[in-house]
Amino acid sequence: MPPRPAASAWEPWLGSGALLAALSSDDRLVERMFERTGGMFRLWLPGAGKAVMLADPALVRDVCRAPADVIDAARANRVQEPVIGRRGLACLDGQEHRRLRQVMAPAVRERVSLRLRATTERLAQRVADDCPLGVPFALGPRLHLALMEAILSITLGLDPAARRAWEGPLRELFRRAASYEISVRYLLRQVGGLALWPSFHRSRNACDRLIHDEIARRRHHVDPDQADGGGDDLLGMLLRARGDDGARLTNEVIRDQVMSMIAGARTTTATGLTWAFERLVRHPEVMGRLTAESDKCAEDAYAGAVVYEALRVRPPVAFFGRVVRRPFELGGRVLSPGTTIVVHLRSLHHAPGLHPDPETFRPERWLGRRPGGYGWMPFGAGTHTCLGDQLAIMQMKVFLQVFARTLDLSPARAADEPVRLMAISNTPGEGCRVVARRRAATTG
Ligand code: HEM
Repeated sequence: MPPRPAASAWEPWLGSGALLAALSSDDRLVERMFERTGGMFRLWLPGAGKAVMLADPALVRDVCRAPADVIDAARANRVQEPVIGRRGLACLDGQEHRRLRQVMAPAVRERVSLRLRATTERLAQRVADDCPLGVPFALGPRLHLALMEAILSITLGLDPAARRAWEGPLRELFRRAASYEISVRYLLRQVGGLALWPSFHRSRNACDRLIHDEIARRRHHVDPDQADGGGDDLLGMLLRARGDDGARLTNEVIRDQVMSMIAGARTTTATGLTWAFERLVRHPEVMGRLTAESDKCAEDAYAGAVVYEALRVRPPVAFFGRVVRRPFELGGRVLSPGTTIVVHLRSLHHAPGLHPDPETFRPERWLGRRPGGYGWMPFGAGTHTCLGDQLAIMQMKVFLQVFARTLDLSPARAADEPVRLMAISNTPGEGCRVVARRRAATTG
C-alpha cells in the first residue's frame, strides 16, 4: 500500500457514500477510496456509528493480533443474533466460545476426510447428472440447494423425507434475514424495529419448533452417555457434550449452535463454488488442467489451487468485523472505543504488492503452497475464524472434480458476471449461467 495520506474531514462522508454505492451493487467507489486513503478509510455504519474500512494487510494483521481486551471479536457479529440467537457461536467470547468450538469442531473438521467425502461425491454426481444439457441455465441455484441438503445432513442427520419439513421454514427465515428490511429494522432496534416484526418471529418460531422437537426426540430415544449415543452428527455431539461444571448443554444453547451452523454454511460454500465455476468457464486452460487432474481420480492438488484462487479473487463473504474496546492505534490513527473495524476482503486480496498480477485468475500461484498470512482470509482470522473452512474446501474440491469428470461447461455469455453485494455476500450477478454438455469419455 502507498503511504497513507493525511485524513480529510470529508473522508467519513465519502466513505459512507462509497459503502452505500457498494450496497446498491457498485463497489468500484470502495476500491477508489482505498486507493485515495492507502488501504484504510473512515465511515459511518448504519446502526453501529463510527467505523473504519480496511484493505491493508499490515493493518489487518495488527487488528487480528491485538489482545482480546483491546479488540472485541464477537460484538460486530451481534447483527446475526436475531437468527443464531444470543448464545450462537459467533456472538460469544472467552471461555464459553472456546468450549463450544471444541465440541462442534469434530462434526465439521475431523470427519471431513472420511465419510463426508464419499457422501459429498455422491451428492455432486447427482447434481452434475441432473443438469440440463445443451441449453443455458444458472448453475448457482442448483449448488445452493445441494449444499443446503449437505449441511442439514451434517448438522441434524436428516434424510430426504425428514428434510422436506425443514426446507420451507428455513427458506422463509433466511429470506427475511438476508433482506434489506432486516438492516433497516436492526437500525431501529432500540424502538422495537426487531421486536415488532411478527412475520419474522413466526418464521423463527417455526424453525425453533423443528429443532426443539428433534432435540426432544433424540433425548428420548438414545442414551447420550454411549460413545455415539445421540447420533454422530453435530446435534449428537452437542447432546453428549458437558460444560466445565459437568452439566449438559441446555436445549436453548444447542438450538443456537444448530442455527449457527446452518446460517454459517447456508450460502457461503455454494456461492464460493458458483464463483469458481464462473471463473473456470472463462478460463478454458484452467478448466483443461482441472479436467486432466480429475480424470486421474487420485490427486486433487490442482483442484485445491482452483479453490484457493477462486476464494481469493471472489471471496463469497464480503467483510468481517471487529469492535474496538480500548483506544487502539492503527496506521497512525487512534481509534476510540466502540469503533467498528470492517475488513473488506476483496480489496484486501487485490492489495498492490501482495499477489503478483492480482486481477488474474491463476490457480498455479497456489501450487506447492498453502495460503496463509494476512493477504488471503476468505474465512476470517483468529478465535472466530470460520469453523467450516476445511469442510467448505473439501466440498468445493469434490464438486469441481466430479463436474470436470462429467460435463463440459461453457459460459452462456462471454462477459464476466458482475459482483452483486447481497447482505454480506458477494454473489455472481447471473448465478453463473452456463451451457453443459456430457463429456464424450463419460457417456454410456
Ligand atoms: C466458502 C465457504 C465459507 C466462507 C467463505 C466462510 C466465511 C466465514 C467468515 C468470513 C467468518 C467470520 C470469521 C471471522 O470473524 O474471523 C465465518 C464464521 C463462521 N462460519 Fe464460515 N464460511 C464458509 C463456510 C462455512 C461452513 C460450511 C460452515 C458450517 C459447517 C461455516 C460455519 C461458520 C461458523 C459457525 C462461524 C462462526 C465461528 C465463530 O464465531 O467462532 N462456515 N465464516
